Amino acid sequence: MAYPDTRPRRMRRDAFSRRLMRETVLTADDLIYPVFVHESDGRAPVASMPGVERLSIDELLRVAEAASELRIPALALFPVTAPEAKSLDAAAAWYEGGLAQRAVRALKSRFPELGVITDVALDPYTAHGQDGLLDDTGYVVNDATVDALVKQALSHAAAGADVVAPSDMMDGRIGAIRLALEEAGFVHTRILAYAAKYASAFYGPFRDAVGSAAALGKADKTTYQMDPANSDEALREVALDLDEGADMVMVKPGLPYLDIVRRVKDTFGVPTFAYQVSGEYAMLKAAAANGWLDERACALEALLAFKRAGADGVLSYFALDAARWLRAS
Ligand SMILES: NCc1[nH]cc(CCC(=O)O)c1CC(=O)O
Ligand SMILES: [Mg+2]
Repeated sequence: MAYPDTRPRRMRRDAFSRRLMRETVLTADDLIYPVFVHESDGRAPVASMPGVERLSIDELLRVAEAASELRIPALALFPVTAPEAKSLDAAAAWYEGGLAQRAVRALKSRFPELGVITDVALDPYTAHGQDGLLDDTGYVVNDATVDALVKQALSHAAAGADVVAPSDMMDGRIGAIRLALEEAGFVHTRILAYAAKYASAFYGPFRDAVGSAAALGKADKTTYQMDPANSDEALREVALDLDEGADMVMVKPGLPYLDIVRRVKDTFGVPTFAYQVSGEYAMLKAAAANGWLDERACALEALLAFKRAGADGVLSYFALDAARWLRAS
């Protein structure tokens, strides 16, 4: 009879030794909860994201209270713009009395300790659903878009946002935003750069939630978001954003891109985040609704995998549930 030379199963035999050698821990500290805010009263469900609702500012405050109570460090705000407020120049993006700006003020006055992260990108505000301004050929122009993003980021900082998170993938916007923040005296405003954001089909349900899918139609974002085939390019993008003044970087989407998270963390060793995007959430929810997957076990496993891959935190629509599940376990 031949025996194994080594027996790795020995350490897996009992719960105590499994616990002792566990390398990665997921806690509520690792979670950022993305929330959709609308101008209407009350809550409205998002059909392709079961369990996710668009919230009025009053309802947002209720959710913020629950998140604080669960010790979730921060919310990421995504406003839903009414079609009539959208325009070619996206001017509603930096309006002082805009929905995002009002939501930030309401959150910071009620829950000063809860981090508030704002989305800096024009897609909720453009009539065509692109993240930038178009020239007459329909190309998303870079530098004029950056000028608009700077105004938007300043309006968020003025409203009290703790973190501005440019998700647009224009070149040079981190440097321009950092300079403008410094010049305006917002020296504490952190920048979370969506540094390696891919042109992904997994954003579909999000575009339904914010209403940019209809505006976008058949168009895509491949002239600014990255090709899912690329990995070295992600490192170049992250290097640029760090050089321009980002405090934190993000990889997006999440689970199909954990190789990128690992390379970014190993290469730069900076605060690195990943976004478990709407399509990843929808897949798990749909399978669970069919009784094909155990929602809680699979969601917690996926979130743990982000941490194992090197992420310091995860933006997840499961954040509230996950924090509750972690508390109960
Ligand atoms: N600036 C747009 C933006 N910000 C966050 C998401 C997607 C998030 C998700 O799918 O959960 C998108 C979609 C897009 O790029 O079209
Ligand atoms: Mg870039």
